[in-house]
Amino acid sequence: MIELSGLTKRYGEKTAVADLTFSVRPGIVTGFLGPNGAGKSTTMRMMLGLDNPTAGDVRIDGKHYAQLKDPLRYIGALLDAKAMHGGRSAYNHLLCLAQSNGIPRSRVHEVLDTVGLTAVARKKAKGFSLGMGQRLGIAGALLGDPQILMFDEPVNGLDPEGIHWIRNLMKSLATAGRTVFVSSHLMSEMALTADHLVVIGQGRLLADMSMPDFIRQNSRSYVRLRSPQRERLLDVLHRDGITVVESGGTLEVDGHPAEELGELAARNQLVLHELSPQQASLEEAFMQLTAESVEYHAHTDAPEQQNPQNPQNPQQSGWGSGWNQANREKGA
Ligand SMILES: Nc1ncnc2c1ncn2[C@@H]1O[C@H](COP(=O)(O)OP(=O)(O)OP(=O)(O)O)[C@@H](O)[C@H]1O
Repeated sequence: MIELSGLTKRYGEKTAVADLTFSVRPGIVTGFLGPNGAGKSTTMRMMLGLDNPTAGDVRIDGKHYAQLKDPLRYIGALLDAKAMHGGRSAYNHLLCLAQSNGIPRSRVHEVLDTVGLTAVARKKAKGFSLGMGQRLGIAGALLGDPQILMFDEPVNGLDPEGIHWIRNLMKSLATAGRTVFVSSHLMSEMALTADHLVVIGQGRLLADMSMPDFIRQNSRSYVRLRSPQRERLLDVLHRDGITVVESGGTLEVDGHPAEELGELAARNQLVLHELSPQQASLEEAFMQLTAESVEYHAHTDAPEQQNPQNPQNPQQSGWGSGWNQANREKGA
């Protein structure tokens, strides 16, 4: 368990992290999201005692990081895959970490095997690709067989096979009862991996809730209807006081379940060609929540994105497909 209480970090005038209070619980994967510059890395660095908070504190299983004896046995972290001595071999890099934390040499072989680097264990880390560096960083995090694991952008530079591997690794660590805290910019990846989300913007806590609750609270859900008897269907819906948004050839209804709308159509002997609940993707929910707190905006001449929250201006492209796909894969 990681507990943050009023955690704050200021750099001169700049407040990078502002009064963050939340807990990261064992047995689930907790995703850490925020736009660029939101304060994710600063928060993670303070969790690991690499930066001192201006105010507040972080406890790892009730203790400050500095109080942990052999910290790698409590908490393993991948923060920056390049943070290693490039002239050392992968094996020697891990051996140094192991020796400074009272971890047996045999464990080095085990973690090299786990991350798939046994064949290049004697090669110098400076010759490693970004993906290999990530794997070596993950090996370092796993070395002490800790109960708490923290990964900052772990899929950076990994190929699809590597992404699949790290996703399953994080899930299996959580299933085994460990605390897993992971940041990522890839929303689709987060949707497939995380059970719980902590979202920050400009250093402040914006959300701390389960993934389905996050999607529900921050995005629009509606039912899409298509009928060859469109005008009659509109009449029937209006007669029942149901508000309808007309969008191209389809009708969209908020706040009424698909079952109710299907039964209403059946009672009125109306043919439906489509009756489909739509739910926003994690990415859309995230954009919605953090729109106010994005620090760095790109300037573009492209037309503005349509607002998914505004029923007069519904967004069509792939709505819900990512999230629903994610849910299906999660359940699989
Ligand atoms: N050493 C520092 N001195 C001054 N400002 C800093 C320092 N480190 C971070 N900041 C500022 O604090 C804010 C938070 O930075 P941080 O790197 O924690 O954000 P982040 O969410 O990890 O961003 P990204 O997703 O881009 O990695 C940024 O505005 C950054 O410029």
